[in-house]
Amino acid sequence: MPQLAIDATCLPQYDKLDKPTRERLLAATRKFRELSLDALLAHPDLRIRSLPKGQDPRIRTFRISDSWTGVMLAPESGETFLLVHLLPRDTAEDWATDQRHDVNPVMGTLERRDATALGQAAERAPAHAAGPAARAAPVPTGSPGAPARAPGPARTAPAAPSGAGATAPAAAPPAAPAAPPLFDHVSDHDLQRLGIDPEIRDFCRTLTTARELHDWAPALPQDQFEVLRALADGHSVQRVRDEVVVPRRPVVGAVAADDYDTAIRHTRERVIVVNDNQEIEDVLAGEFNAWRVFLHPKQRDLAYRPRFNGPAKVSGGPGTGKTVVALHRVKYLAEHLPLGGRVLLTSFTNALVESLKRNLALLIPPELVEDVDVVTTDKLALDVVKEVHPDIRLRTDTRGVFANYARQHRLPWPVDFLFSEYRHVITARGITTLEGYLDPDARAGRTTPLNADQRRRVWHAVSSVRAMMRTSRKLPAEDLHAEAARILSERAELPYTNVVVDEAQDLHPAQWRTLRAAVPPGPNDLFIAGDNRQRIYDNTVSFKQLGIEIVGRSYPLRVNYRTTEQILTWADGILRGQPVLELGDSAAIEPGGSTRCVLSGPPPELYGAPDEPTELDALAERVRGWLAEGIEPADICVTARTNKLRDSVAAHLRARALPAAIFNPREHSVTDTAHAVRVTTMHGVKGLEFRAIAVFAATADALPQTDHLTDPALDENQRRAELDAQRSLLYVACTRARERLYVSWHGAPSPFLPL
Ligand SMILES: Nc1ncnc2c1ncn2[C@@H]1O[C@H](COP(=O)(O)OP(=O)(O)OP(=O)(O)O)[C@@H](O)[C@H]1O
Repeated sequence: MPQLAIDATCLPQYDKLDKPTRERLLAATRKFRELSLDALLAHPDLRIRSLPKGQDPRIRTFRISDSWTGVMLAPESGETFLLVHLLPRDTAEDWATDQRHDVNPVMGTLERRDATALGQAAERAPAHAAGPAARAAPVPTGSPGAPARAPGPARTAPAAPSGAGATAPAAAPPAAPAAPPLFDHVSDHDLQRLGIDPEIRDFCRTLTTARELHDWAPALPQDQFEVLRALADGHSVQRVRDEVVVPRRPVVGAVAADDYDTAIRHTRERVIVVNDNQEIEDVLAGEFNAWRVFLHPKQRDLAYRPRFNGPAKVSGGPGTGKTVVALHRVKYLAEHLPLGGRVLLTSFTNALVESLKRNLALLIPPELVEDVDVVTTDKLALDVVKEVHPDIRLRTDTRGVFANYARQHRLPWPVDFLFSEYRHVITARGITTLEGYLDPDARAGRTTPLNADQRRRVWHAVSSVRAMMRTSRKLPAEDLHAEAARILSERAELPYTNVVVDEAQDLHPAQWRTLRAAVPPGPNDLFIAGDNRQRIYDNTVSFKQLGIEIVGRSYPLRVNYRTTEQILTWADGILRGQPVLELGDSAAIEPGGSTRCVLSGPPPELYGAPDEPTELDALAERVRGWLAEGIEPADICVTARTNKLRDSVAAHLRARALPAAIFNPREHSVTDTAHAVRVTTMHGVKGLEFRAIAVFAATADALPQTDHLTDPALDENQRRAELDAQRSLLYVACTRARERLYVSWHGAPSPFLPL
């Protein structure tokens, strides 16, 4: 029975079809699964045709309706049809005639190229074959900057990448003598090792700028374009091999040049093989979640790698798919659990855990879900401690209790100092004795020196507060974790086979100790996903000191799937000039700009209002405008720094007859009606995404909030960490936007804004 596969690049075209045409397409695609090959080819309605002058003898067109045509790759070997494109009838044949599919000789993926355009380019520049010495660069005409591989009715011949009816390409202008060939530094041998075939090798020798390469993207084989793009970005041959080529290579053996069937199944980044009629409908209608199926080869390699020899870390900017990789890793681990094994998937807040639970249920069947605990790290610690001390509870008012104690005992420091020593020195560094606290290195990095007497005084005070908390059977998270780690370290059998941590940047060292203690050290023990740019709590962590040895197993992701380039570039400005360190490490993080965005759109809108009522009015108009554009209310989120501001924004929008509801991230629910614009705090949007985000009141006195900042005279480093966390909070809020970002303030703007 024939199989159907769908090239994901044709999916946006589905949105352009009217309802009857969609139904006809669905009926047609079902036939590809249901009829025998002979019956299909002879089917009177489908009118499957080969193209007399086609570059690719396997390409066929079929009739969807009087105005729409489907293009597909028909099997020669094997039985898999690949739906390649949906086009208006009058342009389909031209487009299909120009295209050719090949199996990449190194990566084994199925790639498509505009063979006509590349052939014409070769004729214009016969010197290509001469290798690096060739200088005649063909320059495609037509609008530059057409999105790479953008599906659409336009012919993608580079002679006119985005205009139908292109004629012969313009004659190549003489190349400027100053511009050296773009790939002069890469030998033919290296290009070949990277999967560049002879035609593309000769072609790329003619290019002199990255811009030219990008303009040609729609005509180039997709994976070879990725290789060339990475080389043009300045990456070494070895790095391109490791990051682009190796993850795409088939795990077992090579794919033969004529084995299209295997190549189609192997091209998992672009192609989905559909298994039943419902799946066809879901895929075409966009009802399925792309992340469940399409992983970037780098993501797939990390998620499905059989063995990491110890803890592994996946980092990367916002929207690079770290959570997606973590979820797929859980899938892999759950599928390969030994008898009686369990996987822990954990994160910092209840809201994040709820969202992980929901998404995991979409990815793995219920029988596997049963082998996975999805809980916050605090809940894990509480459960471990409760097994021994059933009456213990988690305390959430720790800061206040320490402050009261400091006041009552008239300690000679600001009231928050005691808590800060407890949280950022004693429990963060795992100090358990007065002697340890008196060690000269115990407080390294703290800017307020404490002599031995002062340390004794602090230690005594902290011990008294802790004793009171123990008596009340209500422990703060830091002490709860210390107890959990101790209990686990004495157990012969640990609760987990593997631990996967998402949004790892916000965990306190005491929480890491629990996680470390919950899984036996060894292969695949800890899989950690996080991004220090998004650290919104002032915890600093050194994995090495915590016994989590990552060296050599740290992997950055560099493709952003969520946010448009315009929004991310602007948001990166919030962190510009701020040294951000790698998660759990002391190395500086890659600067903003090393991430590539898949999406493009309008720049963020910024508005500085004279006063708050004017800012509220403008916000209401902005939201109204988005709704008028057709953005669903639930795809819009307004975020503000505090609960009070959030409530006032929601009330104001409602007073303006706009549907607005307070969003509760913990329950992932909204007040009143689901059909409403979400209004929440900046902390509340962490881990989420929306088509449109409005950041309200990014004013100097709200961002940063100074109420709880450490006095710089007391500890400059601590204060800087607290400010960085608030800066990151703004960064996180802005990078939740997929397509639209609006940021407003009144009076003086926040100093964090890149204005
Ligand atoms: N390979 C992929 N193909 C298509 N979409 C993807 C892919 N990987 C991730 N996405 C989508 O990109 C968005 C961001 O992914 P995800 O939340 O995993 O990123 P993240 O790195 O964890 O983000 P953040 O750190 O900002 O919370 C999601 O909508 C996800 O579905």
